[in-house]
Amino acid sequence: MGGEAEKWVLMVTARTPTNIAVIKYWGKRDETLILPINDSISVTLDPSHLCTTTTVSVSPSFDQDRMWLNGKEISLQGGRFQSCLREIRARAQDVEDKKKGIKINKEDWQKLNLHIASYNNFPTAAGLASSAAGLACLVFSLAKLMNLKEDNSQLSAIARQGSGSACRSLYGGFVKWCMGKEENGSDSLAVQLADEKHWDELVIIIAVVSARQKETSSTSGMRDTVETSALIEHRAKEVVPKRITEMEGAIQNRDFATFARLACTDSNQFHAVCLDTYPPIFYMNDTSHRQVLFYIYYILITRIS
Ligand SMILES: Nc1ncnc2c1ncn2[C@@H]1O[C@H](COP(=O)(O)OP(=O)(O)OP(=O)(O)O)[C@@H](O)[C@H]1O
Ligand SMILES: C[C@@](O)(CCOP(=O)(O)OP(=O)(O)O)CC(=O)O
Repeated sequence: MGGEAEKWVLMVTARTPTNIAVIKYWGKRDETLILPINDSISVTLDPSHLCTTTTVSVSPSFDQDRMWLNGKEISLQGGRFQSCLREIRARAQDVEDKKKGIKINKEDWQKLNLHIASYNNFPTAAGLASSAAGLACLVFSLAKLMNLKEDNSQLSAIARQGSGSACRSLYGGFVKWCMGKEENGSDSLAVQLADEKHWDELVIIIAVVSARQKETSSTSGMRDTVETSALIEHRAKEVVPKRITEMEGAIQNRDFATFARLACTDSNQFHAVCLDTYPPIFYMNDTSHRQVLFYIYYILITRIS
C-alpha cells in the first residue's frame, strides 16, 4: 500500500436506475444464494428518473466497513451485504492512482475498510424496487473502485446475492434474469434482451399512490408464498415459461398489444398468488384497484417523411 498511509481516500460514485418487472420474480429455490423458481423479464428505467446514487470510498484511516442509506447509518452485518462484499473483495485487482501517489495491491483489499453512502431519489422499501437499484449500484461502484475484470453479466450474479431483482439493473433496456439450473447459482444471471434504444416509443409512467413502507417485504412475502400457496408451483412451472417466450417475442417485434397483455396478466397473477398466501399479502390498495397505479402508454409518434 502506498501513499501517505493515514491520509488518503479513494472514492467512486455511480448511479443506477431501478427496473420494473413485466414478468415477475416471486419465490426462491435457494434463500442464501438467492436463486429464483422462475425466469423474469424487466424494463430498466431511464437513469435520470428513479435511481440510486452510491459513493464508495476506501482509506487506511477507516477502522470498519460502514454504510449510510439516505443519510442514516445502517448495519452491513446482514448476510446479503456480506455476500456481496466478500464476492467483490475476492475478485479485487491492483489499483493505482499515480496523481495521488496511491498503490493498492489486490491482497490489501482484504484489510482495507470501506465507507458507503447511498441515496435513493424515490421511496425506499415501498414497492418501487429500491433494493434492485440499491444493490446493483453498490456492486457496480465497488467493482469500479476495486478494478474488477468481470463483465456486467458476471457482476449481475454478485448483485443477485444482495437482492434478486438487482441483477437485472446492471443492464439498460429489456433484461432477462435466467433462473439457471446449477446448485451453486453460477448460471443464474442477467442478460440483455434489447438495449434502451430498441423501442424508444415505449414510455413508462410510474404514478406513486403511496410512498409508505410496505407491510410485508418482498423477501418475507415470497418466502411465505413458497411455503403456503397452492398456486405458486403452477405459476412457476406452467405459466411463466410460456409467458417468457411470448414476452421475448413481443419485445423483439415491438408488439405493444402482446407486451401490455402479458405485463398486466402477469402482474395480476402475482397479486393472485399473494392473496393465495397464508396469511394473505395485500400489495394493492383501493387506488391501485381503480387501476391508476401503473399505466403504460404507447405513444405513436407521427413522423413526417
Ligand atoms: N440504495 C440502497 N443501497 C443498499 N440497500 C438498499 C438501498 N435501497 C434499499 N435497500 C435495501 O432494500 C430494502 C428494501 O427492499 P424491498 O424488496 O423490501 O423493497 P423494494 O425493493 O423497494 O420494493 P419491491 O421489491 O417490492 O419492488 C431496504 O430495506 C434496504 O435494506
Ligand atoms: C415483486 C418484485 O418486485 C419482487 C422483487 O423482490 P426482491 O428482489 O426485492 O426480493 P429479494 O430477492 O428477496 O431481495 C418482482 C420483480 O422485481 O421481479
